[in-house]
Amino acid sequence: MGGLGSHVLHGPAYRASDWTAEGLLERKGDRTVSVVVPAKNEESTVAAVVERIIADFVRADGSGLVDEVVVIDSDSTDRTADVARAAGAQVFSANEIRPDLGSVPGKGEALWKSQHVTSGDLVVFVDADLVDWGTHFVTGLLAPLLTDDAVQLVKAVYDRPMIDATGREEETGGRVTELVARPWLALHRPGLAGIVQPLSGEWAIRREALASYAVPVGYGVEIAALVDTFDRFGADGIAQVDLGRRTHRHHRHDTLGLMAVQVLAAADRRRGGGVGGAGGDDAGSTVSLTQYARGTAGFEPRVTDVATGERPPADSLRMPSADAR
Ligand SMILES: O=c1ccn([C@@H]2O[C@H](COP(=O)(O)OP(=O)(O)O)[C@@H](O)[C@H]2O)c(=O)[nH]1
Ligand SMILES: O=C(O)[C@@H](COP(=O)(O)O)O[C@H]1O[C@H](CO)[C@@H](O)[C@H](O)[C@H]1O
Repeated sequence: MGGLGSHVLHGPAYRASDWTAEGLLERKGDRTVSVVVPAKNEESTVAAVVERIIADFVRADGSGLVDEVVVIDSDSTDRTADVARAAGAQVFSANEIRPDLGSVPGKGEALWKSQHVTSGDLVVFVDADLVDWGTHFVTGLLAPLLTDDAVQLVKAVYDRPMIDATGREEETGGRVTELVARPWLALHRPGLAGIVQPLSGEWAIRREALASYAVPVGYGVEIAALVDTFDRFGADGIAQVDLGRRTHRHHRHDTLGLMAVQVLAAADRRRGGGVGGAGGDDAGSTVSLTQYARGTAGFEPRVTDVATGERPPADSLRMPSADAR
């Protein structure tokens, strides 16, 4: 089965049930696999994510499907790091990785820095706030990369219902997907109309491809990787796998406004093509977003400086003489 090119309008070309871990192990050969879990204040869910993946796929003698599970902690103020470490993950604080390059807040910063403390030829990203999910997410995401050399990036596809405070399923999730990412793709990359979940936080990629991309420091990391892969490798470089259903912790709408700025900023840098965004390291760039809430004196502005910068391709950086860890 091919990547998106052979299934542009038919959604995911792969299903999680297509391959078992044992079957993929036979295809793995000498390739290595890193699972990276970005986490910010996820003490209530990160342990289950880490423990289940380690239990199913990591073996002490290194013969398992997954070679390392790494949590990148983004300045959590709860016990995320301790809980993740107790669950068996290697845990790194994002701001302690490559301190020579400084540190900025953001999910993309965490994923970019993970490249400096992991070694897998294939990298699987899994959010730390997952609630309804399964370890078939890992096998499903790895299968296209282990069985089709043309595939560079694998995107998860799933039902993603919004669960309200009472546990009732409301409308489907993916609010920034539906209101920002999909419209932008329709306008500027119609060839990606077949991507069902362009912003899915569960994805897998060949290290070599990721290391060649500039990486937005915030929530633009997913749209950037998708567009950069499409621009460089075409539709056949992208595969989608149906993982069934996923629920996670949801942000309030106003917080998603910040995410929307970051998704748009990353996409707009790529509007005219040119893989890897603008290049260079402007990680500290920000844009002011003004939102409003009614106060005692009427509607009061609330201004947030949103990080819209990008890190340069990891393979463009000289490693310091000392260990980067
Ligand atoms: O600065 C950040 C922001 C988010 N995250 C993690 O990235 C994943 C996705 O973020 P979030 O849940 O906020 O996004 P959503 O899935 O709600 O769009 C989660 O595991 C977060 O803990 C992170 O590591 N650093
Ligand atoms: O898809 C989306 O619209 C956002 C928000 O999802 P919800 O509206 O909270 O279900 O969530 C995704 O987008 C982020 C930006 O790419 C990713 O980092 C998240 O992992 C992903 O869940």
